[in-house]
Amino acid sequence: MTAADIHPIPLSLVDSDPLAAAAAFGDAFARTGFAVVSEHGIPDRVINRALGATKALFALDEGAKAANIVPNGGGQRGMTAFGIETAKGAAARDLKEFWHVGRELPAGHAHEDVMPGNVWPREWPDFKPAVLDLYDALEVTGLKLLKALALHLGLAPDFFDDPVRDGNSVLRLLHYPPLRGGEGGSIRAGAHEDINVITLLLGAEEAGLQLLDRQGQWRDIDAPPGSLVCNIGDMLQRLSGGRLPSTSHRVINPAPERASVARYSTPFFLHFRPDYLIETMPGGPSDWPPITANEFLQERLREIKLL
Ligand SMILES: O=C(O)CCC(=O)C(=O)O
Ligand SMILES: [Fe+2]
Repeated sequence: MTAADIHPIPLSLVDSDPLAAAAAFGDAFARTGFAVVSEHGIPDRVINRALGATKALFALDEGAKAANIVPNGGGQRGMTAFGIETAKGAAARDLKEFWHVGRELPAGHAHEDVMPGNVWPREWPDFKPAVLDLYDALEVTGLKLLKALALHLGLAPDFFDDPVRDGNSVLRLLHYPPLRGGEGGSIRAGAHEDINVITLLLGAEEAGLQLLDRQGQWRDIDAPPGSLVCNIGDMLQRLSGGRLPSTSHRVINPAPERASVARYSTPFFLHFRPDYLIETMPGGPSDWPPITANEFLQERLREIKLL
């Protein structure tokens, strides 16, 4: 298996040379749908604290975990049990469990009806501040990357500031347990495209993440320790008229010598605000009519069996 041709790009380039950043990220995303970001500026302390909280959460016994599952949470908040999520069109379920954290909205906020409140595990008081700090840090990072992408698309650098303000972004704390045998046709995460605007992923240094290249070959994504893997989601693909493609990716099962090792990763799904109207830029496919971010999301959540 050859690795995808992706070279780390320092995020600091957005400040030091915005046009060079737009060219570098634009090229990586246009070619592969993915970029590896170095010098992302999120302190190790913030990442390690959230990772510690994640590991402690998934080490809880099954009874305590089950008590934290919110019925009808739409898969949007709190725990989603092992073996629920199924990639669109796939028969086999994914080998993962995860915890979703959304934006903390002030009481009475206009988006309250479609952005449910967070739930927190009772057993781990440090969990909430740890993951909210990471949520905030990833949001700052994502906004910076969106400046470069706006420039790449010929838009004003602050174009995305309004569409993502109070956006429905979700932080997913993911746990792929060690393989136990009997997985059947299941892999850790079946091939899928992300629904949202952009995804920022921490933890991809543990092998397994692959993208589908333009020739239809699966390629490993080599992420140096400490880097952030970013990819374009369907919402930005739609807005950009396909210039920034949303690319299929998956997480394959480990080689036998790593089968007993759990994998933890943390994607931050950066979303528009729910009432933002996604309109395809001129030149894009004509069968992509305007649609609000929330309508688009609900349609897609039903497809992956999270609703
Ligand atoms: O765990 C990973 O490396 C990727 C996860 C992913 O693609 C997702 O949750 O959408
Ligand atoms: Fe994904």
